[in-house]
Amino acid sequence: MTVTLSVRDLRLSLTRPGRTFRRSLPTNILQGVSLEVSSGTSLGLVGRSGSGKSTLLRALLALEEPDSGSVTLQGRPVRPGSLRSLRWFRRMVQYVPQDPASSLDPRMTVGQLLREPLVCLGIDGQHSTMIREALGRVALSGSTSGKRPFELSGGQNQRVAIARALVVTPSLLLADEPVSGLDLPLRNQVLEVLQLLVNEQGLGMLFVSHDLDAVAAICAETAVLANGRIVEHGHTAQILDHPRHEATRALNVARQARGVTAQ
Ligand SMILES: Nc1ncnc2c1ncn2[C@@H]1O[C@H](COP(=O)(O)OP(=O)(O)OP(=O)(O)O)[C@@H](O)[C@H]1O
Repeated sequence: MTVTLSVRDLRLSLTRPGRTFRRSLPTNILQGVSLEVSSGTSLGLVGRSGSGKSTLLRALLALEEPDSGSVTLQGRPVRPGSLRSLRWFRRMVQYVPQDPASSLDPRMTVGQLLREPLVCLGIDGQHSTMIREALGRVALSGSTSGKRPFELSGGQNQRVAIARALVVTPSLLLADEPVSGLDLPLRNQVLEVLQLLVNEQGLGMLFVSHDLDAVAAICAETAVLANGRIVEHGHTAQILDHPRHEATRALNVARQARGVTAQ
């Protein structure tokens, strides 16, 4: 079954807490965003710092209430609410954070870290088997279960963070800059794992990044976000080779400065 997360004309404003007694006015952060991510496909979402990527992710994860527009999964509305009311959604859509160092509790073993979402989401079954399988999907051995994050490399910890998302067997992953803190060999290892998950294991992925090279490695399609709007959306190769919007060209300049040509 194909699982689809749809965003339609999403508008969201935020009010920064003011430093004075005067009330701050809300700022429009997302200004009519529409996109779709389905299982078995990967969509890159790129944009400069401040373009609204994290805010959009928070809205997709039902952590922010939009002013208008909709987020639906399989046609069912996704709205902020209690963990209980969102269980159905969290089982199907999981999040991979940018920085495993801050998302993985250093006091817990990898096994405990992976068991936690199974317990929180009330998933029955043989948890040890599920944990071993999830670690296998990111090319980590079962013995990793007994280790704590500080005993692992940055790349291994990022794979643990991905396994933690996978252990509940979701259909879609929302990944926020999942390789940005890694050096080149570790970055390539993690990108390879993500590529396999989409191409061979049928997962859907929204891959958020400001790094067009990382997006090109994973995503067939890319959307460019600028000032809270999708300003360009199409095949990744087309966007890399023939950027139409100034924001895309600016991202491409940084990429070309590294001497990389589009595939
Ligand atoms: N709580 C808030 N109140 C008001 N404005 C906010 C708030 N959080 C973020 N913003 C503003 O919203 C805009 C989008 O921020 P957001 O973090 O979503 O961008 P981003 O593309 O994820 O940036 P980065 O790549 O640096 O993480 C920015 O101008 C930011 O200053």
